[in-house]
Amino acid sequence: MQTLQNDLLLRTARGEQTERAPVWTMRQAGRILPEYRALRAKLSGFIELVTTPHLAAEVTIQPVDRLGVDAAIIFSDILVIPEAMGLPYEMVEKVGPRFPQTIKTESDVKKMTTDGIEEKLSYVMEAISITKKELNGRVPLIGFAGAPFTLFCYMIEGKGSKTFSKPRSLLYENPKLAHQLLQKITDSTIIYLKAQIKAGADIVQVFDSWAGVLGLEQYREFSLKYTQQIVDAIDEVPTIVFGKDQHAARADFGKLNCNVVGMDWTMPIEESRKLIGNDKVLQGNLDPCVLYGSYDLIESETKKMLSSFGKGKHIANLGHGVYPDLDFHKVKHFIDTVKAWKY
Ligand SMILES: Cc1c2[nH]c(c1CCC(=O)O)Cc1[nH]c(c(CCC(=O)O)c1C)Cc1[nH]c(c(CCC(=O)O)c1C)Cc1[nH]c(c(C)c1CCC(=O)O)C2
Repeated sequence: MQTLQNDLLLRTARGEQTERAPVWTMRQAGRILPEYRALRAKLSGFIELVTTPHLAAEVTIQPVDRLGVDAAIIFSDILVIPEAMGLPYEMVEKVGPRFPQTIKTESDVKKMTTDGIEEKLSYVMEAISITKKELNGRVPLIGFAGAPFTLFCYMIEGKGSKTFSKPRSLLYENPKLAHQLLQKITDSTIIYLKAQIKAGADIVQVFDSWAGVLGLEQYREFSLKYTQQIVDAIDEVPTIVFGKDQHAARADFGKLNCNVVGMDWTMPIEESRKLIGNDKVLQGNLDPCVLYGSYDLIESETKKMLSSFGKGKHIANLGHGVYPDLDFHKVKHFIDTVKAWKY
C-alpha cells in the first residue's frame, strides 16, 4: 500500500485528534473549474467522461491541484448503479438525469439484477486505480455511492423532482415491492463499494440526497435500514453517511455503524452534536450560498462554523455540493480559510 503524504482526512474520520480540520467540498470535481469545462466541451457528453477512466481520473485530480483540498472524490455519478442493474440513464444538457424507462411493476423490479455489477462498473474501478497512481499519495481518494432510497427515487420518478410523489406513493401502495427494489439496490451497492475499496478508495461516502422527503418513520423503514446494511458490510475503510435535510433522524445517524455523519447547513451545529453524540465525526456544513458573498464574508462565516464545531471530530465541507455558477476562487478562499484557522 502507498503511504499518504496527507492523511488528515483519514485520521480525523477514524476519530483521532488532528492538527486541524481536513477540508474538501462535495461536487468539487466538475461544475466549477474552467479546466473541467474545457475538457467536457470536447466530449459527446457527461457519460463519455464518466466511462473513460483516464479522463475521469484527470477530472478527479483537478480540484486537488487547483483548490488544495485534503481529499479527491472519484469523478462518477450515483446513477451508474441503476444503469448496471439494468436501468440506463441519460444526462440531458442543462436539465439533469433522465431514465427513459422507469420502475412501475413487479416485473420491472424482477428485471433489475445484482449480477455482474463489478464487471459492468469496471470503468469506475479503473478510474480509481489510475487516480491513485497519479495522485501518488498526495491526498486520500473518496469513493461513493447513492443511498438506496435516493436511487429508488430516481428509478421510479425517472428524473429529479421537488416532491418525488411517484416513489413516495409506492411506499404506501406497495411497501413489499418497494422493499424488494431497495434490497436489490443495497446488494448492488455493497458489491460496488467493496470493489471501489479494492481498487483503491481510502474512504467512502453514501449520499442520501433525498433523505429529507420522508418523515421519520418512513425514513427509518425505507432508507436507514438499507444504509445501515451498507455501513455494517464495510469494515475495510471509514464510512461517511450524508442524509440531506433529514433533521428528525439525527439521533439515528448517531447510532449507525459509520464513522462520519454529514450535515447540511439547515442543521444547527451544537444541537446536532448533542443529538448525534460525541462518538461520531461530523462533516459540513457551510451554506454554499456564503460563497457568493465577499471574501470577508466567506472568511467570517467559515470561522464561525469552525469555532461552533470546535477542535477535533470535524471534517470541514459545505452543507451540500458546490453550485455550478460559483466562482472557484471563492471556493478556494473557503478552503484556504479552513487550512489557516487556529483553534
Ligand atoms: C443526486 C446526485 C446525482 N449525482 C450525485 C448526487 C449526490 C450528491 C448531491 O446530492 O449533489 C453525486 C455526484 N455526481 C458527480 C459527482 C462527482 C464527484 C464530485 O465532485 O463530488 C458526485 C459525487 C458528478 C456530476 N454529476 C452530474 C454532473 C454535471 C454534468 C455535466 O458536466 O454536464 C457532474 C459533474 C450530473 C447530475 N447527476 C445527478 C444530478 C441531479 C445531475 C444534474 C445536475 C448536477 O448535479 O450537475 C444525480
